[in-house]
Amino acid sequence: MTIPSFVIGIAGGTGAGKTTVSRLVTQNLGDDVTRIPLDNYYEDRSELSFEERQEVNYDHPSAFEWELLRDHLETLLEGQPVEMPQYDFEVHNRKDERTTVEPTDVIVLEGILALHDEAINGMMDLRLYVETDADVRILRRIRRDVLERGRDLEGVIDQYLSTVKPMHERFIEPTKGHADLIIPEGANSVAVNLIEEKLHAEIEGNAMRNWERGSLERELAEKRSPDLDADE
Ligand SMILES: Nc1ncnc2c1ncn2[C@@H]1O[C@H](COP(=O)(O)OP(=O)(O)O)[C@@H](O)[C@H]1O
Ligand SMILES: O=c1ccn([C@@H]2O[C@H](COP(=O)(O)O)[C@@H](O)[C@H]2O)c(=O)[nH]1
Repeated sequence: MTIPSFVIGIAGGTGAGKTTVSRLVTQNLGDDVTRIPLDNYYEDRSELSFEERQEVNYDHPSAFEWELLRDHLETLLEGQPVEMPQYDFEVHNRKDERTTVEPTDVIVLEGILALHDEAINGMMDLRLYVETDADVRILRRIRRDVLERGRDLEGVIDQYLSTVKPMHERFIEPTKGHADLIIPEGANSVAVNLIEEKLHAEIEGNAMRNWERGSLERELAEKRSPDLDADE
């Protein structure tokens, strides 16, 4: 059983480069790391029509199911697997299927409000905030939302001005105050290499701890077995 030893949070505005940073710092770490996109914990909106879902404010903290996320992180930290929801941006709703996530040495939580919740911040060992200028972020978002999330230009602009920008200023930007490190301009290679090295060292250290725990458990079992034999 793997008990995760290192939880890292990566927050920042839309288009800042959170997903890119999280992908780059974990891509060489194989199965020892689990990436949890906060987006998967958007509330289920199946009771609403597509038109109603288009009107939801997805940048307000109330858009997320925090209780479920806390519960899943706690379960993983106890060494147990969870059934993580999946999200479909094109229809603004959760998918029907879930993915089984096994506990791994390192857990990376990534999303606009990854540093918002006090209890979740308390579970993290390293809190990062990716900071990128607003003009760069909106340009990236237009391109991504049109090409990958089924939106049109007018829709992206309306949503940006009505909710994305004001919520960024009110809720997301202030979480920078909870960060241990601020990464400028997203995926800068110096920051990415340093974080990757740190995660690598954590994984090696945790493998050793898990091995020691395993051999201690084997030793105790061996000491107990003569008594068990005697009882039979
Ligand atoms: N440093 C960068 N330079 C150029 N493009 C980038 C950079 N970082 C991210 N992007 C691009 O910007 C878009 C948004 O990046 P992403 O990592 O998804 O941001 P976020 O997860 O913060 O919304 C993606 O299309 C990505 O390829
Ligand atoms: O149904 C939805 C859910 C979210 N959004 C927008 O997505 C971004 C968060 O994703 P990033 O990858 O960090 O950009 C958020 O700003 C929401 O506005 C959405 O449009 N529809």
